[in-house]
Amino acid sequence: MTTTIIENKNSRQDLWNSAKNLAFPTAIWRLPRQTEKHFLTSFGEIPQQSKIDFEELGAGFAFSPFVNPDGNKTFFLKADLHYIFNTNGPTQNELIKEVITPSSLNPHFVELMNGIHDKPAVNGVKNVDIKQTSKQDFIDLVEKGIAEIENGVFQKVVLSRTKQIILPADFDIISIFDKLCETYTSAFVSAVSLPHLGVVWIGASPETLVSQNSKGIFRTMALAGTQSAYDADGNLIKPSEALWRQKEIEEQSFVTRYIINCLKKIRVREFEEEGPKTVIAGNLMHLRTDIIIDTVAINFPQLATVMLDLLHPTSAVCGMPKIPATEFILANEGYDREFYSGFLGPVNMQSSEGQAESHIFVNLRTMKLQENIATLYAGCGITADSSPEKEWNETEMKTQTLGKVLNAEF
Ligand SMILES: C=C(O[C@@H]1C=C(C(=O)O)C=C[C@H]1O)C(=O)O
Repeated sequence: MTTTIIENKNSRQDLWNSAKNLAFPTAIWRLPRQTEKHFLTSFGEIPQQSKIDFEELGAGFAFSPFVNPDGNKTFFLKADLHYIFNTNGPTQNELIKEVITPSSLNPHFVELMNGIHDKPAVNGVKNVDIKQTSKQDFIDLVEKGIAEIENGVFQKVVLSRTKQIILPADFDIISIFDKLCETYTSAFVSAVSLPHLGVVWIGASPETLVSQNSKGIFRTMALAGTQSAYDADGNLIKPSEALWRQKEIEEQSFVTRYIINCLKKIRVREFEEEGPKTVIAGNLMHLRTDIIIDTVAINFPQLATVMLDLLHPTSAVCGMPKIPATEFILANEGYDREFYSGFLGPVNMQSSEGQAESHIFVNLRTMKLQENIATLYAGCGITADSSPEKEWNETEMKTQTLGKVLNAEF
């Protein structure tokens, strides 16, 4: 590995605080099954908004809301500074690579480094109203969704809800991020700070939307169907022994079919399909089919760009067909999903081994932090066979993925 350990550097905490005080958009992340933790900051207060074109854009971090029909509402946090840490070493902040370090004359870099020992700006604790979806409202929403399926408006719709908690005064993003990394080794763990909106989004997503490695291997997945990963006695169920009902099998096959239809639109026939298999995501299990394509072999270097455009939002977070499902969500959920069920991830970013890769995930098992309130989001796929009470329980389990790490009363 071409890693260099750089001694006596500033901690991730210091960098995060300094960037926050300067209102620089910032992202930290850890890819599934990896140990490297990335830190990126973008100088200037408002990140650019543009369509994600993997071939045209340089290195950065993409962050898209759920509603983004033409793709140009995606924030792109340009990597003005990119450091890689490996926190498995003796100290918590082992910097292993400065991938992009601005010139020491760059005034923003000077500001960032000068602010490194400043305390984080404290948001005054405000009296905020808790606004979250009640159980009855969610049950009514699911019943309405099922009625529309029976009316033939759509076959599947993904309906979601929010849950809010008040954060403790000593709430610390880097510690929660590290805890999520430890607890969910196979998730994409990230925290994104958008100071111009006054928010930080933090989460542990189980779902790849598109990824492309340095050898041109493209991947996406159909992830759906949910059950607890634990049996009634609290023992972890072996994925190979999981039993699935027809409802979940059908719900997941809608997503696979949707992806394959997108590939058909662009006449890509050479793909590998693996699954569906049972995968563990934190406290839950899902059904997952992987789709893998060698873009070099089929001479389609722009596949990830084209597929990102076609896929989002997939029927794992929206529904089938897409347009009536989206209309139903927007008209009935009763709140703005904002970045929940949008997408996020590093674009053309190097690993410590020096290869540029892009990994975009669906923004799930996520929460928005604003002032001293955390808003958690969870949704579930509704089909003709859904039971509203079971769907409510499923969203409760999904919010526990983050809730467990927050030590909140759930
Ligand atoms: C919508 C969410 O998750 C999605 C919906 C699933 C389902 O309906 O079973 C499972 C995994 C995800 O694709 C969520 O976590 O909020």
